[in-house]
Amino acid sequence: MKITEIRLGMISVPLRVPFKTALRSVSSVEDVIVEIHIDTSAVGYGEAPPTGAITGDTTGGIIGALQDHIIKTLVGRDVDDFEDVMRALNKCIVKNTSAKAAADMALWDLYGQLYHVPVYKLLGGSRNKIVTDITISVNDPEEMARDAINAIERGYDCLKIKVGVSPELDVARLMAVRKAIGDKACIRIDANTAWTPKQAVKLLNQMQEKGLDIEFVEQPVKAHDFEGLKYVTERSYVPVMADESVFSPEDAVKIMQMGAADLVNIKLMKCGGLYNALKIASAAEVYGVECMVGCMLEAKVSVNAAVHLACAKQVITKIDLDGPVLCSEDPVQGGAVFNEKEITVSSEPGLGIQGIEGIRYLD
Ligand SMILES: C[C@H](N)C(=O)N[C@@H](CCC(=O)O)C(=O)O
Ligand SMILES: [Mg+2]
Repeated sequence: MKITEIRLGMISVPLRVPFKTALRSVSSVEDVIVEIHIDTSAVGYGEAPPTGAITGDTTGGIIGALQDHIIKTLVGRDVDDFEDVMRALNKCIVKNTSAKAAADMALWDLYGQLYHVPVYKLLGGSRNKIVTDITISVNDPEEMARDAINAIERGYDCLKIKVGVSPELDVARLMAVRKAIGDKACIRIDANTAWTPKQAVKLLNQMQEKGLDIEFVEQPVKAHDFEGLKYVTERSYVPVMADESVFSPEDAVKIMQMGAADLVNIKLMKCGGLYNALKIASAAEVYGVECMVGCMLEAKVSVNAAVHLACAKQVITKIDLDGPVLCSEDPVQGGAVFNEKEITVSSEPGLGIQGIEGIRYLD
């Protein structure tokens, strides 16, 4: 089970419509693919999106971290020494969580294949189906209302509404969406760090007073502003979820100890993969904090790994794994089946990915 070779490549997948948040706008997924080969014929697959605005990771940075640190650390190791391999991966370079996540999921994929068990089962999971929300990009209120109706027509019953670009429009955006969809869907919102703490409390309480019925708000304030997040959590009627503030298990514990948020969004690309995501989930169990599993704008390879995590852990009560359904095509064979909001995890050993079309290899 020795790692013989790690190949890198790129995939491009166009989106159905441009994805717009308070932090960035993009129209396609351009991700790095990692293939870990071992001395049997098995291959483990991983994916890393360059979400510089959130993680600081760029395409060049992800490739550099893999080529100069991660590949050198992993080649020659035995996947069966799993804990050693994971510790080495996490120690070989600081930060660079997207590159680490891509390698981590490829290793879990191989480990599951070695023991002939799907990863979610390896983690003790029992549910094989989950239901995702879908994201509505931030635009003018009328366009967002139209997008919300389209999402309902596609069968979604939970919408994640992006806000925070021209915050003076945010209440109008939510009013337009709620008016358009009535009570056909739950609404959660994501400000992607755009508001000040005082602005957040004012806007959220206005939304509450207007009866907009917001399930929770993700990351109202700057990522580093834990005190500001706590300020909002203590004063807002709408529950607060930490997203950009929580990368590592250490961040999660700090947020939970401070009571700075009601909920935490776990993303593989922020924490460096399943190994660290499991630590955040365990901390959340200890502190009694429910979690969401989210994704960046990613294709199915990496979102599929997050599906295994979500199916494994009961502390994960909310799902935002809409990357693949925002894409206009799916180049990935195998893995979870995405039937709009319904996601069924693969019962194949490992992560269940069989192959990826159109990889442009870098070697
Ligand atoms: C795609 C997902 N629904 C989402 O909104 N994820 C992030 C932003 C991802 C990105 O910019 O690529 C989030 O902030 O929750
Ligand atoms: Mg978010």
